[in-house]
Order: sequence, then structure tokens, then C-alpha cells
Amino acid sequence: MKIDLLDTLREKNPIAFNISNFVTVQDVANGINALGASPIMSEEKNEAEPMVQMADSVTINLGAFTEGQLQQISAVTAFANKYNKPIIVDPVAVGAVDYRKERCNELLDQIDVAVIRGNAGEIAALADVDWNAKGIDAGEGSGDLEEIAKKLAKKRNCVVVESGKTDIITDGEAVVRIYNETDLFKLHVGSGDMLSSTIGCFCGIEKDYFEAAQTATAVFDVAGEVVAKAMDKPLAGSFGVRLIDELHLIDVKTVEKEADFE
Ligand SMILES: Nc1ncnc2c1ncn2[C@@H]1O[C@H](COP(=O)(O)OP(=O)(O)O)[C@@H](O)[C@H]1O
Ligand SMILES: Cc1ncsc1CCOP(=O)(O)O
Ligand SMILES: [Mg+2]
Repeated sequence: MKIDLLDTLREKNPIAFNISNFVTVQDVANGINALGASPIMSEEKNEAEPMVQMADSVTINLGAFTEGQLQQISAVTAFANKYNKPIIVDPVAVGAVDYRKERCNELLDQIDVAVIRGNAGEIAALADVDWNAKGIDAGEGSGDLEEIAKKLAKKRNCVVVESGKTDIITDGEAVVRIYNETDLFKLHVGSGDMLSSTIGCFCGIEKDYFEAAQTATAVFDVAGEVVAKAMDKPLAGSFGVRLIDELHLIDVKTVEKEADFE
């Protein structure tokens, strides 16, 4: 794993263009800004082309899209492919709401996506595997998580990051598992969105998106674990704040020491 990419990210300070959701947009912007990227958000279709031109990566979060926003997303992703900017898609709750799954699949049919990052319920839905997703959460299912992630990666010819207690990252052939974790991630709405946008930042500085996704996920998971270990009381609100602090503080040495992966 190329953990040094964390230093590269801070040297390059990539512009990370995000179409976010209104629920978690501030955590996402502050999290990736603290990490060392330069976030910019937009909801305006008419500025899609210059936004994409100046950006190093484009992260599309489908957490609370509207019909109008779908048109913006279509324009932005078309420009991203035209200008060779990596697209990261976070398919929030596509396992729970058919309308979301249909719109997400239409989008994925139109574009070349670099990375899809979702929980097991979301990845299973896009891979056409039976699963009982629960709202924005993974829910329950009995399928083989690695096979499901690989199936989607092959179907969409992209890297898939399937998050959970163990995070699974695959390009459809090779699989990397990251074991760092804390239950506090589940108590903080937006953990997944922050992870997806962190992956966007690393894809903006590393053209090997499989490597970029691994480093991003390791940095994010280790940051959460470090915070949880240092907390006297494991409380949801302070975790959210301290996670942003740790994304600011975390360094290559800490990730090298703490990352638990194979
Ligand atoms: N059961 C779990 N135990 C510990 N950490 C988890 C668990 N599920 C997810 N995580 C962590 O939470 C972060 C967000 O992932 P996840 O909760 O799956 O996304 P989402 O918020 O989109 O559902 C990831 O860093 C992941 O490693
Ligand atoms: C609660 C909620 N509702 C629509 S988007 C959203 C945030 C989802 O965030 P995450 O998937 O990172 O937990
Ligand atoms: Mg999510």
C-alpha cells in the first residue's frame, strides 16, 4: 500500500469537487480540508464545465438528490469524462429505495466511473445481489461480501470500496481488506460520505485508483480508530469533531504503524 500518498496529497493540495448532500456537506468539506485537500461544492448546472476543468477529481454523492440535481450530475459527469477527471460515486441508500437504484444505474450506464464506495447493502443492490438494506445503513444479507464487491467492480469496470467492519477494496480481481475500525463510525452520520470524498481526494493525486482507494480508506479508518482509542468516553458528537481533528493531525508514520490490512 502506498501510504506515502498522504504526503503527496498535502504537497499537491488537490481541488476536490463534490456534489454532496445537504445532511453531511459540512463534515465532508471540513474533513477533506483538514486532511489537506481543497474542497469545492456546487449545486449549479451552469457552472459544471469550469468547475470540472479546475478540479482534480469529482465525487458524486447521491444522498439527497432532486430531479434538477440529476441534470447537474449528468452534465458534471459528462465533463469529468471529457476532461479525464476521476469520478467517485457514493450510492447512498440505493439498496433501500428502488427509485435511487434506478437513477444510479442510469448514471453508471452513461459514464466511466473510477470508484464506487458504498456499504454492503448499496454495493449488493448495484451488483444485483439479494440483500435487506436498511435505509442509509448496510442492513442484513448472507452473500459473500468479497464476491459481491468483485461482481460490481467487473460489471462497472471500476474500483469498488465496500465499507463495513472490514473494508473491502477490489478492482474486480485483487482484493485488499482493511481491518481498522471503531463502532463510533456508525454513530456519526456522514462517516461514509467523508470516506467517499477522501477517496476522491486521493484519486485526484494518484492515477492508479486502486492504490488511491486503498490509501484513502486506510488513512480514514486509522484516523477513526486513533480517535476512539484516545477518548475517555466514546461519545458520538465529540467523535465527529475529533475525527476532523485527526484527519488534520494524522501522518504517514501513524498510518504505517497502525494500519491493519492484507
Ligand atoms: N460495523 C462496523 N464496525 C466498525 N466500523 C464500521 C462498521 N461499519 C462501517 N464501519 C466504518 O465506518 C466508515 C463508513 O462506512 P459505512 O458505515 O459502511 O458507510 P455508510 O455510512 O455509507 O453506511 C468506514 O470507515 C467503515 O470502516
Ligand atoms: C441521513 C441521510 N439522509 C440522506 S443522505 C444522509 C447522510 C448519509 O450519510 P452516510 O451514508 O455517510 O452515513
Ligand atoms: Mg452512506
